[in-house]
Amino acid sequence: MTDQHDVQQPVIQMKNLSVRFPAPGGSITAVRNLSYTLSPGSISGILGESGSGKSVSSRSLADLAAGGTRQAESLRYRGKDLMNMQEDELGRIRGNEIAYIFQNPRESLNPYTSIGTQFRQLLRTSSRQSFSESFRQSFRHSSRGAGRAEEAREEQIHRALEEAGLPETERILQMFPHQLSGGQNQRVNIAMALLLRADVIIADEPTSAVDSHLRGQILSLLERINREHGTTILIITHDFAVIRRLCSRVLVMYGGLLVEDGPVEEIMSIPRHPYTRELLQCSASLESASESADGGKSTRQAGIFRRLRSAIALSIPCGPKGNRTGSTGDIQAFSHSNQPLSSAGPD
Ligand SMILES: Nc1ncnc2c1ncn2[C@@H]1O[C@H](COP(=O)(O)OP(=O)(O)OP(=O)(O)O)[C@@H](O)[C@H]1O
Repeated sequence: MTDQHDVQQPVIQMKNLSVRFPAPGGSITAVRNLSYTLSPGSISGILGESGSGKSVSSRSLADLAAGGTRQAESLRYRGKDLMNMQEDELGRIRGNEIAYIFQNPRESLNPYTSIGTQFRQLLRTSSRQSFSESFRQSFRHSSRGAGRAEEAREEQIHRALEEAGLPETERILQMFPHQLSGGQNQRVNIAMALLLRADVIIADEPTSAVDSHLRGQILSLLERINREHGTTILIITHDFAVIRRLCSRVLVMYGGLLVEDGPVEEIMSIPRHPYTRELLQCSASLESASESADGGKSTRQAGIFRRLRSAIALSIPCGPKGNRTGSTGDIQAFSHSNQPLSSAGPD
């Protein structure tokens, strides 16, 4: 957690990350020259349409983009080089210090094991000096130490579930992932991040599998975790409303490129990239449109993104590279922090 770390040092530093996947006749570049930093205790968002590279770029932090090859000038977690790290050390960081909450929450849970067993395994395999370890140490020298440490671990699990909004802890622990709703599974994932006291939570579309009521609750929960534990949070979404509700900073991606980066308020009031402008206008019209309970919103959103693509194809300024804040291929990129978004052109 942040109290054990250098509070001045960025939590994540990414410089010119590119990710490629093999494709017939060569490869495709899913993420190109992406650069950003996350400061401790911040909530940032990556916004962009489906396929823009949001998930691949954030999974690549812990080398989780299966089948992809990552390249970066620099990729660091609290100063540690994530590009050249041994797999066992990366494995310790992944899921412990950097916790992922996936779009499909069942993706990260074992379908064949009860939730309780998964929590207990998580605590056993966690090598962090987390509060579970502190409990273990406090009971180490007592004759009834082992039993009491066990009790303490169980108590932590129950507390994490309660904190994540699942008060029926006994029942939840006996169930299997398929017996829980999407929202409950999402909360189980959040409880796991809480249990390990993750330093960074990367929440990939954390609300896409839940209804609008639960959506608000999950966003509030993430907000509370950030406030109470100082956890750095990166939210990945295609929904500007989520960004506006939670984040202080937003990175806008389009076609694997970062096109705009800055404080949410500033980007909302002075969007500089045509894609961001269109995105904001569409988001406003989406919100004003009535929403049917069955997810008509996503159909409208898909239509909006189609219109966006046509609008962008017509309106993207393609000036000489020297005039750009950061070169992102033929797309001009804008940083609201006067820092270059990326330093290299297309490959
Ligand atoms: N394993 C893979 N093999 C080949 N291409 C992949 C693979 N995983 C992702 N991609 C490609 O990388 C690109 C970026 O995908 P990514 O999942 O990051 O998009 P996204 O912005 O997160 O979209 P969504 O909101 O739909 O999750 C897409 O074109 C996708 O097809």
